[in-house]
Amino acid sequence: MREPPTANRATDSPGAGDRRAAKPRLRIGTRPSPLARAQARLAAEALGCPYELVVIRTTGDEPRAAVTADKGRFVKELELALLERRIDVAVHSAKDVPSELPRGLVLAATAARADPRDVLVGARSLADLPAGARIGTASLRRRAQLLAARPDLRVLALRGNVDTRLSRLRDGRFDAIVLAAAGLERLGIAWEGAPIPTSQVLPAPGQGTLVYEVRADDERALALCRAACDRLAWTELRAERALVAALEASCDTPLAALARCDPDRAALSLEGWAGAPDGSAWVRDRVEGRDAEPEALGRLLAERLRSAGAIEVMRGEQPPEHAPA
Ligand SMILES: NCc1[nH]cc(CCC(=O)O)c1CC(=O)O
Repeated sequence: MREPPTANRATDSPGAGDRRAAKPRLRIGTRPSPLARAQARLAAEALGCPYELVVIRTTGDEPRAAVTADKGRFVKELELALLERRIDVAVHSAKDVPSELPRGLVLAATAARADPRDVLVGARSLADLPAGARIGTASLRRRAQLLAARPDLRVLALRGNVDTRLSRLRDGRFDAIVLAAAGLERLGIAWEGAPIPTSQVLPAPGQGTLVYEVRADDERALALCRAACDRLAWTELRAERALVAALEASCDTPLAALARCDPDRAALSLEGWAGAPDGSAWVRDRVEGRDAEPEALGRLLAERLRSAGAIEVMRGEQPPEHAPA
């Protein structure tokens, strides 16, 4: 479904309305949620070319279905639209994009990365929460790390759009909830709380990064995306995705990772956390290398985590090695 043309004109994309422009506008696909639309608009603006937003509605976006739908499903609907040539570019939150892409599609580039951290909304810090406090999140990765830091917390399921989640907190169903800083920032929502230090909760691989997916043979879309690519975010994403792929992890795996580029030193660091779903054990490690070889760094960290027992720990098979006192 197309957005009304007025919605797009308001963005004032360069060249829009230029009658000499021979090329049709780039069709950028997005899901209908407010966050997805805000992200698609941001990512589209960063491309700096005439575009139109094409909203792809899916059964997974029905309120009822959202409870059971996996994140991969939303990504797949946009990928189908790409393959069927209904859109030219799909904009995704990189953390929702699985390791394996359908044949014929590639990740072309990234927009600049927002704050990759998770934030605690409703409290100033994890230490500030009373014993047994109720924390809302549906993410296994967040749950595992919250329990690793504070085994007394009651981590309760919380799903839905960012707005829905915040209203559940206001309703008093939770003492605090965990959300991505990037989502709140992009929606421009005012919130009370604080970012959680990455030493306590490391983000999901790809968190805070928007990625452009295109057809592998679409030279025009590839060139436009690559020209707008943020090199730091792209390098960090490649390292984080290589780690996930090497550990054969998915969005249901309690695996966290954060790569950071230091362009002055041409250096890249990659930190990873793999834990038991109940937070009773975990493995954490950090490697550093050259920013020219992000995949090698991802594989190196995967090997080290694997040797330290990450696979068994993530399956909840190993007795606690680093159980919090
Ligand atoms: N799981 C849904 C999702 N996918 C991406 C973001 C946030 C934006 C981003 O990480 O780029 C969110 C919301 C959240 O986790 O709070």
